[in-house]
Parts: sequence; C-alpha cells; structure tokens
Amino acid sequence: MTLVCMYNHLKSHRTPVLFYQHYPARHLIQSSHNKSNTHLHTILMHKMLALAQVTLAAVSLLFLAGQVHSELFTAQVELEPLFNTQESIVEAFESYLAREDLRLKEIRRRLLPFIERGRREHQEVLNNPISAFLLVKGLTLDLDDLLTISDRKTNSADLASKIAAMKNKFKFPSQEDLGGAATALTRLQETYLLEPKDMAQGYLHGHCCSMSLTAEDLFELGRQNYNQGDHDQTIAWMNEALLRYHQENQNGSIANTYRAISQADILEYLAFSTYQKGELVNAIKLTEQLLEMEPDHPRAGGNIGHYQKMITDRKGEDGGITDQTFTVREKRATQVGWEKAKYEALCRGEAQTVQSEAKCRYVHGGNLYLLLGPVKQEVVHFKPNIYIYYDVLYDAETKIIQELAKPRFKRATVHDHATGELVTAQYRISKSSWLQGEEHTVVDKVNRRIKAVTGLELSTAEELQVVNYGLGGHYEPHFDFARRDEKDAFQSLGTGNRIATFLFYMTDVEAGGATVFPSLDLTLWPRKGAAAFWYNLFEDGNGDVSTRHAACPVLLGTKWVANKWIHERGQEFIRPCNLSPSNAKRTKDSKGKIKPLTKEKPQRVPIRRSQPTGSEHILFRYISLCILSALYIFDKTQSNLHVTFTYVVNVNVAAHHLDFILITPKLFNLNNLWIRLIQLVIKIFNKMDSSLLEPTLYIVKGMVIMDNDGNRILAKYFDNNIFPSVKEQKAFEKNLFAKTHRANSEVIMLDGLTCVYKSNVDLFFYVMGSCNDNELILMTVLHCLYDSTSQILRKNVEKRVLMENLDVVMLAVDEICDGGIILEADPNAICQRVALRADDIPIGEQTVAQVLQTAKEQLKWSLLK
Ligand SMILES: O=C(O)CCC(=O)C(=O)O
Ligand SMILES: [Fe+2]
Repeated sequence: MTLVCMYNHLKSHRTPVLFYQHYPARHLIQSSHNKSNTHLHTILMHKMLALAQVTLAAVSLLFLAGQVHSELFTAQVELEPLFNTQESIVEAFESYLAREDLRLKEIRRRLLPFIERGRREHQEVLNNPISAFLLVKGLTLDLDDLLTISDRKTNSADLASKIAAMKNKFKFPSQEDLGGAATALTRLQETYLLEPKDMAQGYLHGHCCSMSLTAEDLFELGRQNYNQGDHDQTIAWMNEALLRYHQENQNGSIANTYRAISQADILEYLAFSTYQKGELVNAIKLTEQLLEMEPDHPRAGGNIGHYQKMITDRKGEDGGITDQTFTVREKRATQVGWEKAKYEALCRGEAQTVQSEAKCRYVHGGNLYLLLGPVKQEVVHFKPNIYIYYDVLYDAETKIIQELAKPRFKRATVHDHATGELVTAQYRISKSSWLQGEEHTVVDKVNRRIKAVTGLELSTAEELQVVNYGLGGHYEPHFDFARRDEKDAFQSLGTGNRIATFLFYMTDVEAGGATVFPSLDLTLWPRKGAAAFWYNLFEDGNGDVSTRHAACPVLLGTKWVANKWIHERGQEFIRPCNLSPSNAKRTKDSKGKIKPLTKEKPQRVPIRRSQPTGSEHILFRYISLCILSALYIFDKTQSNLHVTFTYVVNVNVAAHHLDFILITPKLFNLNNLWIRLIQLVIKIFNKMDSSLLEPTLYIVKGMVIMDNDGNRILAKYFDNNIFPSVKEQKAFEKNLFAKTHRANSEVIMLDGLTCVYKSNVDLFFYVMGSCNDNELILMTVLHCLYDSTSQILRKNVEKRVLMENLDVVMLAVDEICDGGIILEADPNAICQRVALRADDIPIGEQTVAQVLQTAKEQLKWSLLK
C-alpha cells in the first residue's frame, strides 16, 4: 500500500508543471488544486513558510491566472520576445530591491538609538530624564513604527501589480513551453548521446559553453525524464543534481533556507527509479540515506520493507538488470528500433555511406536563365537520385522570406492517417508559414528559379513553405508523399501526389539539424543558400519508400528551411509515366531496411537536356562572360566594335537554346552576326529580368607565384577591397602557403576566396577568385598561367629559371588577366603574344613598369579601337 501511495505521488507530477515546481509559494497554490500532492508539499511548506513569500505567491498566481503564450518553444524566433519580457522583469525587481533597500536602511536607522542606549551606562541613561523618556518612547511608539515599516507590503504589492500589468504587454512562456523545452534537452541528449555530466557543465557535444546548470535545474531535468518513464536518464540526472547540491552547499552559492529542493527530494526520485529498474539492493541503500536525512519521511520506511520483501520472495536475487554487456548505442537500438537508431546515428554524422559515383557539375537544363549562370549541382545519391544545388538562394532573399513568414507562423502540423486531419505532434517541432508567389517578387523569383533548376511545372505545386525549427526542433522520419491508404491526402487539391521535394536551406546550422535518409545511409548538412531536391514518386506514380527522411534535432544554432512540394499534375510530358517493372516498389529486408534495386535503370535526372561534358561547363561560363563582355564593349563604344574575345556565339533563336561555336582568337570586324547577337542578348536579358546568378566579368581576384619557402616571387591582386595593403597581401600569402604547401589537393577556401593551386619542383602557383566563382574557370586560368610559364621557361619550371625570365612571365600574367577580367586562357596564345612583345621592345632597355604600361596601353586600344 505504501508503495502504491508513493508511486501515485510521483506519478502525480506527470502533468507538466512550472520549472521550480517545489518552490514554496507554488506548492501552496498547487496543493490546493491537487490533493495527492499535499503531503510532500506540506513538508516543504513547513520549511519555507517562515519566508512569507507573499510577493512570489502573488507573482506565481499571476502566472497561473494570467495570459501566457503557448508553443513558443516550437520555433526559435518565437522565443526572441522573451528577452524583452525578461528585461522588464529585471527592471521591476531592481526597482523593488531599491525600495526594499531603502526600507531596510530605515529600519536600521531607527534601531540605532536602541543599540546606542543599550551600550551606555544604564544608570546614566536613567539619570537623564530625556534619555529615560526616549527609552520609554522607544519601546512604545518607536517600536510600533518599526513594526509598521517592517510589515510594509506596498513594495511587494507594487511589484506584483507591475508584473501583472506586463502580462498584456509581453510574452510569457506557458507550462507547455517549459515541458517542451525540457523535452527538447532530453531529445538532444538521446539523439546526440550527450552525457548529463557534460550538459550539467554546459557542454554540448564538444561545443562549449552554455550556462551551467544548478542542482534545481538538474533535478527538473531528472524529473522530466522520470515523467517520460526513462529511469536510466532519471538516475543520471538525479546523480548530477545530488553532486551539484553538495557543491553548492559547500561554496555557499545558494542560501539553504531558500532552496527549492532538498537532498531528500533528489534521493526519493533516485531511489524510486533505481527500484523501477529492478535494482533492489541499491534502491534500499538510497532509501536508507533518505531516511537518515529525514527520519520522519512518510514513505521511506515502508518502501524499504517492501523492497526487502521482494528480495526475499526472489530468494535473495537482486533482480537488477545488467546493462554492462550493451554499449549505449546498442541499447538505444533495442529501445527505439532500427529506423530511429539509424536516424539518430545519421544525425550524429555516423553511418553515412558516400557513393563513389557522386559528383559535382554545372547544369543549365537548357533553361535560358541558367545558361548565363549554370547552377552547381552535386549528385549526393543515385537511385533514388538526390541532388544538392549550391548558391540558389541569396542572403538578401532569405531575409525577405523570413520577414514575410514570421508574422504568420503557425505550429507545423502532420497529417493524421486515421482521420485525415492536420494535427500537431511531438515528432515535428517547428513553426511554418506558406508564402504565395503573388505576394512578393522575391517569392515569385524563387518559385521561378525552382522551375528553372528542376525543369518541372510549378503551377500545381504547393505554396512555398517556410519553416523555423524550435528548441531541439526536429521532424522524425516521414514520407513527403501520401500513401495510398491515407485518407483524403491531397485529394481536395486535385493535383495528384507530391512528386518531388525542393528544400532550401536558409541557414547554416552550428551543430545538428541535418536532413537524413535512414534507408539510404545519407546525411545532408544544411548549407545556407543551398537546396536539396529529390523525387518522392517512381515514374509509375508509386511512392518511393526509400525517400523516407527526417530533420534531425537542432543541437546548436538556428535552422530555417523553405520547401516546395511539387505535384504530379502538369509533369506528364516533362517526366512521363513509365510502367516498366524496374520502377517497381523497393522491398525491405528482414531488418526493415530498403533493399537496393540491382537492375533498375537509372532514374531520369530532372534535367531535360543532355548533360554538359566537363569542357562544356567551362565553355558555358565563358560564353556567358563573352556575351557580357560584348555588352560591355557595346556599352562603351556604341558602335563599330572590334572584339578580341576568344569565343563567338552563334544563336539559334527558334530552338530557344544557344549553340556554341569555337572560333580562333583573332581580331575581326563586327559584322551582322554580332549585331544580331547583341540584340538577342539584350532580348534575353529583358526576358530574364533577373538572372539566377549575377554573372560578373571580374572573376580573378589575384595570382601569386611563391617559392618553396613561401616567399613571394610574383603577386598580382586585382581587387583592392580584399587586401588593401601589401602587409595584408603578405599575411594572406603566408597563411595560404602554410595551408597548401603540404596538402595534396588543388583547391581550398581561404579568407572567403576560392584558391586553386599547383606546384612544381620549388615553385607554387596560385589563382584566387571570390567564393562564388566557378572553380573550373579558376582552374583554367591556373593551368594557363602554369603552362605559359612552362613554355616561357622552356619546360624548366624552377625558381632559378623563373627569376631569370621574370619580366616575361609578368607580361604573360597581364595577358591572361586584366583587372580581374580573364582575357585569354590559351597558353599558346599567351606565349605568342609575350614573345611578340618581348621581341618588339627590347626589355633590357626598359624598366619592367614601362613594359607593363606599354602592354596595358596596347591592350586597351585593341579593346576600344
Ligand atoms: O528540414 C529538413 O531538413 C527536412 C524537412 C522536411 O522533411 C519536411 O518539412 O518535410
Ligand atoms: Fe519531408
């Protein structure tokens, strides 16, 4: 009976309660609501009543009665206003404390004559009638005054009413928010296998440091775990709470009288969870400790008897579960099943398989927008094909989308299979808004961009959904498409099922928050401005169950995404139905894991045109540059153009695509073809009204050649904004050399620049571009720099020979690139030109500066003739 009673007592906390649930004033309130809590509360009340916490009782009452806002924890942005609330609360308390200080000072002042009289010779006081009068007055009138001042409640009442007034003005979290926030920590702990002892000190998966937790905080987290029936976690948290309690007592950081919990409270949970785990001997030990601390404890004695009886009934067996044979991970897998365990492992960045065929490329999909700025596509998974597109959302657009979404945020819902209704669920913690294309040009632009990149029809797609994840916000494994047995799924829309998902990442997430595909062993880490894309349906219209995916809990930082669910209708000619058996549903193995399709023909990629080959990528980019260059020259001179550029474009307007013809680099007169071309380019630009990526001619930021000690031999920077002084340039070069001279790769990102490099014997060649630039173009420039140097040095690419021919190499650098614009990428052409110049002007007779000046002049005139 006793035991049942205790169990009930503990169980009675299952409903979420305020954080300091044991705070005396709150006990007062709660115990009147909840009879079963009365006993525990009475004990604590006795301890605390002396404090006469009228103020806090009033404030707490206010929270229970007042207006509080729920679900703030479901989106990070919703929590921001709490700082205002907090600030006002601090202000109100500061003013209360100042007035209380004054009051206490006054009491002290009025007490002084009492003390002084007491110190004087008693007879002396009595001999003086004035002093004697004051003695009498002191213990009558003055005492009354003192008591009145001591009992003055105006300050606390004022504080309470001030805070009461705040409820209409500021946002306050609700009990549900508190529960949600605590559950979030538990979720993070489970998913990322965090240790309570690390979390207690403010460590999150190696990320330091949030605020460390007090014994009361730790106790509350333990209690939350208890309420969820997780006794291992309860024990872990309560042990930490106990430890912290002792530390705090030792260093006197919390006044004992004001403590919201006692050691006995912690021990009670600890003992009971230990019992729940079946570890009876330990449970007895803990309960005995509890009894030592509180000999009158109402349940402890009875429980010990009960545990002992259980041990006797089991003939001395403890009944404890020996967990030692399992690792934490194995145990978790047995607790939560295959899929969740895999999901969590992928969230931690474990268990990923990188497909060897995965590769990056530039694609345009035959789309006019993308021809001028092809998108960077990475195929991160084949069958099903999952793509990442980089730099497809600008920061400025992200900001606007966030601002549009915020005022309309609603808690994200899920589709209830059984009822067909949209409901909120613990397994999806975020807030979202839907944005229509018509409401803002940015939304419209983004929609058109999705259409351009995917090649799919968007008129039947859902609106753009913008999502902000909350505390530990996540979305457990789910399908984006509706299963056949789902009631009412998308039927009312009349647009068919969700054929594909396009998911923008609007933030980088500091830790956690990945998108994972448990069946595919695939983790996608959010990268600001990038987007993931995949088909949810096979070509026969059946759902592809291997696309089941999840959003991992956000461990640190902020996660915003925006997704577009594209529907079947309208895609009939773009992605025609295919009933081939290779599109049959995938099957699962005994563990529930999706079996890979062995003979399936490759799924159609979302790009309608044939994929460009490696050299074509570079070509596309050059073409766009050429078109722009043509415009640039056109702009400068208005007529009579002479063009020095390498590539000429022949435009096939009728077919709505551009065919490119390579023509040898020679000066030639502008003829009809060029005029037509320029007219067409203007037309395309008009049509585009905004290009996908803003192409620029100023691609190269700098070129450097260093020796194998990292000393600069030749350096040229084209953008003064990046490194305004030589000192900064040299610091950058030092860093660049340190990072690259031993690395076995050819490209790195440094100080926001993409740097491609190549080394030979005792020389290092570098070409730098901005981080948005196409590495392939930078690579081409690098190869041109290297190959022309090699030709100039007659294949002796070494420091000594280079120093002897430095002037000619400098000329070559100028021929390759002027002010950041690439002029030529063909080493043969470069060598021809520098040879010409070098012969023309006997270099020995001029300074290098003069040579360069002349070279520049010539180039300028050849451009603007
Ligand atoms: O946020 C993510 O990473 C995935 C979101 C998602 O799967 C969804 O909203 O359906
Ligand atoms: Fe999804």
